[in-house]
Amino acid sequence: MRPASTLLDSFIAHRQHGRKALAVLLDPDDFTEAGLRDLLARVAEHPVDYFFVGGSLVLSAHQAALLALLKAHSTVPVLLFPSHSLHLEGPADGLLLLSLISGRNPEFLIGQHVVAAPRLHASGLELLPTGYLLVDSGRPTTASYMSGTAPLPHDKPGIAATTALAGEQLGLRLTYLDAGSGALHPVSAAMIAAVRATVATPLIVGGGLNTAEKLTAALAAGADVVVVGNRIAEEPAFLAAAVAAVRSSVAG
Ligand SMILES: CC(C)=CCC/C(C)=C/CC/C(C)=C/CC/C(C)=C/COP(=O)(O)OP(=O)(O)O
Ligand SMILES: O=P(O)(O)OC[C@@H](O)CO
Ligand SMILES: [Mg+2]
Repeated sequence: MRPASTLLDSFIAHRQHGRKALAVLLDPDDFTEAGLRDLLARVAEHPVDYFFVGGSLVLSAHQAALLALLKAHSTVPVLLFPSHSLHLEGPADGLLLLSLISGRNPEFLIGQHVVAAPRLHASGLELLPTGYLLVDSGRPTTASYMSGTAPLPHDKPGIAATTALAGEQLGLRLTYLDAGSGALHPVSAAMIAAVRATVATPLIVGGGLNTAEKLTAALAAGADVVVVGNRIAEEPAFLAAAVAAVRSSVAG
């Protein structure tokens, strides 16, 4: 039976009520267990809305241990953010089922999904079908290199909006605009606004959002959920500023 309230419902509520949200991306390659315990203590003081867990490569072997730690010490919903069907180990609450619709590589449009489908079906994870758009950010990112796809041009909001619309028409429930980990330039306000004006899905934006000002600008342009990875991994104290920026942003 479908639960009364799902993770997807929580994303839709952000969109509908203008309640902006912060997701912290935990790349298993960037966190030790001690580092994660430190971050969890900070999150207790400065609550966040979601943890996304994943990386483009995942060289370390402790993803499952980090997830167990998260589930043991926090009630923040945990979503797997897999770059490959190899990276599905839990425990978690849900999974961003990405289809890389900015690219034309069938492996990341449907191939990985076919391989993963039986395991995902058996996992009990809530699956959130997500139109995933990589956007050019001034330098090649691991995600575009590893997926063998060209990112969307930074200065073409119309292509992003049309791509997101096609994803929505195909039934994808979330839209994720990602400039990629460590992007030099985040997704532009013009592109966020164009996508926001075109699709009704909740809109997640990430990549290179490493200052409070950039977070505020992405939210003001229409992001419902902003994602911070590197800056918090490098400087956990930034969490407080990120949470403050998101909590002080209201829907325009
Ligand atoms: C169906 C399943 C199981 C997976 C879908 C796989 C797809 C379509 C992935 C999209 C392409 C891709 C490579 C996405 C990367 C997503 C991700 C985990 C980004 C976070 O990692 P970063 O922090 O950007 O990367 P680094 O490893 O460079 O730090
Ligand atoms: O690490 P950063 O640059 O914050 O990017 C986060 C995320 O959106 C990348 O997938
Ligand atoms: Mg990373």
